[in-house]
Amino acid sequence: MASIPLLLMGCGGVGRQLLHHVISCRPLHSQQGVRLRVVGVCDSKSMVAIPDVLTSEFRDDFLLQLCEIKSNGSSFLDLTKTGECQVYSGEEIGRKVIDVATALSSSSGLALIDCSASSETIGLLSQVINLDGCVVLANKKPLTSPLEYYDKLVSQPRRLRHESTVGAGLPVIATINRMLSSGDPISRIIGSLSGTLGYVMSEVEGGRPFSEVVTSAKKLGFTEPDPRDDLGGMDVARKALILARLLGHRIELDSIKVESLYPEKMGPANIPLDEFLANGLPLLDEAIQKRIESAASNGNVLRYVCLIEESRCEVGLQEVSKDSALGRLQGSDNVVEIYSRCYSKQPLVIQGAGAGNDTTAVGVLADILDIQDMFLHSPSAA
Ligand SMILES: NC(=O)C1=CN([C@@H]2O[C@H](COP(=O)(O)OP(=O)(O)OC[C@H]3O[C@@H](n4cnc5c(N)ncnc54)[C@H](OP(=O)(O)O)[C@@H]3O)[C@@H](O)[C@H]2O)C=CC1
Ligand SMILES: N[C@@H](CC=O)C(=O)O
Repeated sequence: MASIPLLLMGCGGVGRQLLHHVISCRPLHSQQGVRLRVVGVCDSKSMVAIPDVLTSEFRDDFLLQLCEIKSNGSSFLDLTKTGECQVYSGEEIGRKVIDVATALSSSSGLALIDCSASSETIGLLSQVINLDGCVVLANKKPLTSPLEYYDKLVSQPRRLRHESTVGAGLPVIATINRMLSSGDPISRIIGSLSGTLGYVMSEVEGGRPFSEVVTSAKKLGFTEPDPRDDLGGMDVARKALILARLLGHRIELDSIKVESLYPEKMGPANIPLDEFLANGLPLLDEAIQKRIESAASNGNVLRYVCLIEESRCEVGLQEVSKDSALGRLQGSDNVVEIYSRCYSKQPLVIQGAGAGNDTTAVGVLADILDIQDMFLHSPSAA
């Protein structure tokens, strides 16, 4: 029996869906000889942890209560200190995560699950790996930090999984790792890697205004917490960087050519998110509509394309034929075409839903199960 102590960072759309999956898969996991023990959950301001991380875990009804608190827009700080949990805030959070990882390092080790969208978690993630723990990421930012930090994070590959950082639940990272480790060098990756932008392009083609579609994409859980990350191309650029680095390209985020769908004056440094959504987005409707109509007049469609090839790594809008793999995409689907020695004329193609809380959380859960061998010798697993 493998018993995996989980500490979840980020209890938003993906994090909550993950907790629901962990609970609903209990019978299945028990048949598979795995027990997922949630010992802590944190959001941006607070953390709840079980008093004795070595032997106990949160009850499922308490986990559901945590999900409800976050769905209602409240904070864990509102929880009174009960015997069930300890509540931490501010700088105490980082210290507590390390305390938990240290306490578990002499037994099973901790699995730290990053479902935040923060660039500030990288230090904790690396420390947990150094304490013989494992890390599972939906968050792309740690892997797109400067190479100096990235190298530390990926230094023990068996302790790191991040399938959901590219293509949500699609097996993109696993496929690339299998190809590379079996000596099939990859020469080119081209694809549509944004569920949000795929959905936006196909819905605007169908006649809906851009601003309305972006608002729907946010409600459907496709966008980043700030949809400007998607519309500005940075979310796709992060995915491109994660893939390029897997291929061995020693590049930084700012070396990727990125096309933004909104002007700098509407950026996070200049206007708050609420104002962008209410007043900025509608100002973009006409320009996007015109570009889509212009592509249609050539018999084409617009897709936000990611290309990685030799020293090239770029992301931006392209007119593509309606009949191509990219042009046929609908809704939030992603498609990734991988060219290698074995797939030189016809690429290996991976396609399917590329965004959404459910598919992303399933990808994270699959990663957690994939590291179960690291937890087999847990004394508490007897
Ligand atoms: N949605 C999707 O389709 C996909 C998402 N992802 C990635 O999954 C991650 C989560 O996305 P999503 O759930 O939609 O985002 P949400 O905005 O819904 O949730 C983010 C959560 O992270 C918390 N958080 C923020 N900063 C920190 C921090 N420093 N430490 C701990 N928690 C923190 C937030 O806290 P608070 O509640 O206090 O704000 C919130 O609970 C993102 O990185 C995203 O890129 C990856 C693939 C697909
Ligand atoms: N915001 C992202 C979510 C997955 O990474 C997207 O739209 O693809």
